[in-house]
Amino acid sequence: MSSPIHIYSEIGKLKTVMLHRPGKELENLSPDILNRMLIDDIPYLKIAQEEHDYFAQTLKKQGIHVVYLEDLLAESLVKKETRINFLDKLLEESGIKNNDPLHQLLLEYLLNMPPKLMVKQVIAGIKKSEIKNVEPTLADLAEDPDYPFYMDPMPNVYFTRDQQAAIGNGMTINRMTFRARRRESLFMKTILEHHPDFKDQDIPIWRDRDTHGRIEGGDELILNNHVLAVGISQRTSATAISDLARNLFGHSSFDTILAIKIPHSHAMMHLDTVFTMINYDQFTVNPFILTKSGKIDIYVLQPDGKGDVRITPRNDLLAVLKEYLHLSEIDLIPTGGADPIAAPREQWNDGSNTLAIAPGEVVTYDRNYVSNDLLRKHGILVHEVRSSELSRGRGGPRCMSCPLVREDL
Ligand SMILES: NC(=O)NCCC[C@H](N)C(=O)O
Repeated sequence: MSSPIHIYSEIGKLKTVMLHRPGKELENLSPDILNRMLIDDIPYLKIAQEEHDYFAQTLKKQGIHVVYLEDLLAESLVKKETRINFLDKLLEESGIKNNDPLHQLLLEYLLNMPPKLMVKQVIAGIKKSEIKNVEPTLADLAEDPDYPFYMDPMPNVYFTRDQQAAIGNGMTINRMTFRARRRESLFMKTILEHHPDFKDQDIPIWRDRDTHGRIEGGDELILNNHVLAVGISQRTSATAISDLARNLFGHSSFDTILAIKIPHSHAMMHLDTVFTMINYDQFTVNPFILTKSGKIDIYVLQPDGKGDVRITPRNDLLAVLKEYLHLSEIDLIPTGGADPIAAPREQWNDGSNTLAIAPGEVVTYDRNYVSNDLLRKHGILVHEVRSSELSRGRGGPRCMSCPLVREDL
């Protein structure tokens, strides 16, 4: 069987993509936990699911094989022993230690469910009201009697771009920045170790989830089979990028990382919220991350020939892209046409967050009509998807998709 992971570009024809259809986790949001959950508003689940199905359908119509994270995970948890190990770890990471009587109660509650239901339940979270006969702890009595959950929901799982990312024939299983998302990468780790399509395929893990430093897939862009762009951002630390470079160089075809420093903010949490590749020589960019003369801090990482990494600071985005991608011209298409109002408005709703499904062919949110019109004027084929509810999670089509296989260019 050919490798289930094959990603050597950002734009090669997309063959297989992994999504998560949002579920009850979105209904387990309430205003007082929104901020901590990294979500800006509560999506209306029914419509969010319809929009997500439309997104999946749009991809399928283009011949793309859509797989669901929740299905792959359930198929990895067929053996009871694997389920127990998975749940032990997940409960532990949810703050419910092995020696806490609640651990055993929740374990039994979840083990009684068929795997698919169990997976949906752990993503949705477990409310205190669902579990009977629990002796209240001192914390329940004295500190936070009104807190509704034993296990917090994971409302960001539908952003499957971030918990893991495919690079070449391997993956990064990511150590996420905020506690609200940390548990999510246990899912792909479990799939790689136990799913029949993945477990015997020798898939390299370029960085694992327990490694020092933080990285998220929204910051990982595969510009070609030698060059990555990685955001130094709110979510990805320089330490993690150096570590990734050491693991990739000499062990893969990749020999250059353009580490691009972007503002640390919620609106621009990852590089792919401000910059994406959509054709051999075309990119979307939020114009306000660049200075008036087009500058931004970039650090070029390459092997130093002595087993370590050489770092070259640069700051001219166009010049760097031309040089490392061997192109004579580059078309940087500004989000919202660089208009002082439309650009930040559409960036906020992920107008830069395009998912390329082939060179010059992208999926975008319908609401970003200024950016979409401009993309078409630049010759890009745009498939628009509905976005009223999905966009409230603050991520767009690239964030909502984890490509597993692309055709080589
Ligand atoms: N790649 C992306 O930009 N993903 C969007 C993630 C949004 C999610 N609410 C988060 O804050 O992590």
